[in-house]
Amino acid sequence: MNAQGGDRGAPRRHQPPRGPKVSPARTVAFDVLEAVRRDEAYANLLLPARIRRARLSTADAAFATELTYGTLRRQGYYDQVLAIAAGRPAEAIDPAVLDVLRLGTHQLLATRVPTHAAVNEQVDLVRRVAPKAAGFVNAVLRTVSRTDAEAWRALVAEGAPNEDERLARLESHPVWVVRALRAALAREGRADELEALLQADNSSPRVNLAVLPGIGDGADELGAIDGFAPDRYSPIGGTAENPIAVVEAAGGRIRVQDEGSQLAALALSRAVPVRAGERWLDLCSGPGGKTAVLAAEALAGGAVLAANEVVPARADLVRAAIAGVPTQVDVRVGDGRSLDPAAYGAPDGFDRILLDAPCTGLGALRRRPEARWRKRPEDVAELTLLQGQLLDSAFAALAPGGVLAYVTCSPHTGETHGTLGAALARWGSMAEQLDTAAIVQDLSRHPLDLASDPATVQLWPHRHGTDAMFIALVRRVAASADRPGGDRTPAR
Ligand SMILES: C[S@@+](CC[C@H](N)C(=O)[O-])C[C@H]1O[C@@H](n2cnc3c(N)ncnc32)[C@H](O)[C@@H]1O
Repeated sequence: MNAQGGDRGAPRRHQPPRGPKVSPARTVAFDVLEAVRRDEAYANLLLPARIRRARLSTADAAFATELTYGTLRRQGYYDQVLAIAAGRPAEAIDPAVLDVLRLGTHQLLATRVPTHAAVNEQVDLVRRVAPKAAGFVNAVLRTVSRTDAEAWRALVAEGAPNEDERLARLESHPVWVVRALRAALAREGRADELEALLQADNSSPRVNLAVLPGIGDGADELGAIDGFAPDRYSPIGGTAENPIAVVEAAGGRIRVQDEGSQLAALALSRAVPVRAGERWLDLCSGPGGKTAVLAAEALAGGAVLAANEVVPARADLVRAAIAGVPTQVDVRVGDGRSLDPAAYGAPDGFDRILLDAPCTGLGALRRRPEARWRKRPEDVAELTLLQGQLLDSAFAALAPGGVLAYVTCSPHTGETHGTLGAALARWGSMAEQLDTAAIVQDLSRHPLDLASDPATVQLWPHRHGTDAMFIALVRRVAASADRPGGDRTPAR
């Protein structure tokens, strides 16, 4: 399973540890940290299952979530604190003991848990997983507790060789990610927003809802939802007092979805008026969040949607995601790089294609707490190659006049402007960039504060409260006979 896949959240066989009793929330949090470290589990998939299995109360579930997510996000910072407190680098500490120390440090520096409870519970916890380290954990956590949170920040920042390193330490990001985010903001002349962006990555996103357009009962249905508040930007989005209950009761018509993802899907479906009978394709569709929006939009406009996904289990998720939309969507498993439009009944090509490309996900770090520590700079080169191939395949599958939306949930300029710019150079006069900014502004409820380049839209967690989605709309202007072939020679 690749990094985009979803099966790492599956619970593995669990041996209940022996030793003193530790609060169930801390046990669940430790268990998830261990699975993330040892089995490369995804915390956002595993944690809910572990909470259910431990039958945690609502309060304990919230505490376990705070402990797990907070510790994973801030682990880079806590490792700096622990290196000072323990007098040795974090890498020199036994990994299970380090997890216990990170959890304890989070409680001491970022929660209102009383010091004695944080220290004693973590010492009890380590007695169950590495009994010989109990004295060490006790001593290190007591050292951490003797200095307050602000003073620790000053100590950690001390001696940072440059500003990016300082921010990387304090805001708990790998320094290469800080540099990439700085470069992306600098391209907009907004490098001064970097710290705010890094801080936004460290806070939990709100649970946001998408009300699939045209298939609910409209205003009446929304009016009946407790505490429903429309999103600031997405015309189909909002929040509710108890969003999960709302989703469970809505039979697929209301789904959890980031506001930026909604804007990305709507940018394609509302780029130009829909003609009945149009053929649409979602090329890399798993797990299907945007497919659901496109399916509802296609239904409303009389278009026919198809979806493709390379991972079979994720294609199943797409089928589940669109279950609430009363329309037929041909969901197929295949590599988007070798696409045959005729197989989807669109021999003349598609009128609209969404390429929501596999990417580093650097725009969704707040959502996947451990992701920043797993990504590597070399992932960017591998992914930009794949993105370029998928872009060529999508562009070749467009009907003349058809529109392609290239979307990433990464603001890394290599994956956004770099990949797109190289593709535009290959396509030459066959491609025309649309005024993506004007299209997104037009469909938004309120004006978005966007950078000046009108051909693309970059959303930001700190500025818009969305994931950092990149959206670029491109129209194919050449006759179908001129489609770019396998040699990818630039068309002139
Ligand atoms: C960013 S995700 C798409 C998210 C989706 N649009 C949504 O809103 O739920 C990218 C997807 O592309 C899939 N993928 C990766 N390589 C692919 C390929 N060569 N062909 C088709 N799909 C691919 C991944 O498995 C992943 O499900």
